[in-house]
Parts: sequence; C-alpha cells; structure tokens
Amino acid sequence: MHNRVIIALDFPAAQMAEQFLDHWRGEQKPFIKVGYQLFYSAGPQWIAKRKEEGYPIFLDLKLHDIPNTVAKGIESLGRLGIDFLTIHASGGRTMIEAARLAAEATAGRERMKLLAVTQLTSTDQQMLNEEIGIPGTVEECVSRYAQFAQKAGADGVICSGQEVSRVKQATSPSFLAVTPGIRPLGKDVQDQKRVVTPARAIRDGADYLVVGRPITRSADPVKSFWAIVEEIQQLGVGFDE
Ligand SMILES: O=c1ccn([C@@H]2O[C@H](COP(=O)(O)O)[C@@H](O)[C@H]2O)c(=O)[nH]1
Repeated sequence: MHNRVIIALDFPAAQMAEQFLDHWRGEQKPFIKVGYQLFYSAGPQWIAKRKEEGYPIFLDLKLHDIPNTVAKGIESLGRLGIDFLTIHASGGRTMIEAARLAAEATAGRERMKLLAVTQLTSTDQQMLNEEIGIPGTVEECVSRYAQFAQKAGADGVICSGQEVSRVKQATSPSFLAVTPGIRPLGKDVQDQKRVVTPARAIRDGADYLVVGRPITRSADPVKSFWAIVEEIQQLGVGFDE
C-alpha cells in the first residue's frame, strides 16, 4: 500500500534530494517522482542510480512536442528503467501513439507506463474556459482527454481526484488514474486549484496519489508520509501490489 503514495521530489539539486531520501534509511523505499527541476540538475544517471538502488521511479517530464520528437525523447529515456513517464494529452492522438511505440521499442523486462496529463491540477474552471479557451466543464474536458488518450495507447492519466470517478467511467477500471493535487485536511493548497484529500481520491478510484510539499516540507517527512498511507489504508481498498 505504501507504493500508492508517490513522493514528488521537487528539489533543486541531487544532494538535497539524497538528504531527503536519507530519512527513509532502513525503511521500505518509497515510489519517487522526479520532475524537470531535479532532472535538469541531477541528470539521467542520477535516475538510473536510484533505480538500481530499488526505488520505483516516476519521471514527470510532461513531454509535449511533434510525434517524432516525443518518440525520440522516449527512446533516449528507455535505458533508465523508469516505471512511469508523463506526456501531455493535448499533444494529440498521433503524438501519444508515437510515444507508445517508442516505449514498446525500448522496453526491457518491463515497459514504462505512459500517463497522459489531462488538465493540470493548478487549472480551475475559469482558467480552462477564459485563458486556455476550452469550453465546457473541467470534468468533461478531463474525461474526453482520458478517452482519446486510452484509445491512442496511454496506460493512464494524470487528473485531479475530483475527476477520478468520471475518468474511470469514461475509460475502464484498469486505466490508471494518478492524482496530484492531494492535500490532507488542513494543509495549505499553495498553487493547486483542484485539490482533494488522500482518502477522497482513493475512495473515488485513484490508483496512485502524488504528494509533494505536504511531505517534503514537513518537519517529519516520514511521519507525514505514513499518516497519508494510514489514511488510505483505513478505507480497506484492495490493490494488487
Ligand atoms: O496536474 C498536475 C501534474 C503534475 N503535478 C506535479 O505533482 C506534484 C505535486 O506537488 P505538491 O507539492 O503536492 O503540490 C508536483 O511535482 C507537480 O509538478 C501536479 O501537481 N499537477
């Protein structure tokens, strides 16, 4: 169950990320997410090393480009052995199909799972309609993106816990819903807009939670992490680990 909570390692340098991971010495290794802040400074070899050490890795690069460029980027990432990679659903069907082919071509024992970002959890209804220019509700947009991302070969989506049940209805139970924008009760939402508690996300069908600052900025990160794991464990939802 602890691997259902993915920690966003949003740190500026490898050394800071390693100091943070030292808190887990002697504990089961957590599922970690590396975004471009850390990836750009620490580099691909840092990821490969963590993988060798036994960390499940989610590389959150949110690829979004013409199909050929995304496919070539994925080929370069193939040898790192990452578990999850993000691409933007708004890159369109052909881009996702190319990403899937590249992920399959470079797969070792296990193929990386491709997660399509639907609408960022920092986007609210007004931004979607007035700034981004997409009509309709956030839920409608997210479930439409999820449907075509599945048809194009994505393994799941990144969405808010607010849309999980719609996404599962629009796709299938096995299509992954990975949810950032998680805030335990009483925690500051910061720049996130579509937030839910860990319990609500899992109750509504999320497969994985992504949690950054509520853990990384906590005075006791391991305790904050386990508090979230316990909150979802109490729901008694069964996962195949
Ligand atoms: O829609 C999205 C996609 C990705 N993220 C990433 O998740 C974490 C969340 O961090 P918090 O500190 O818990 O807010 C962060 O790395 C984002 O880049 C997201 O929040 N929303």
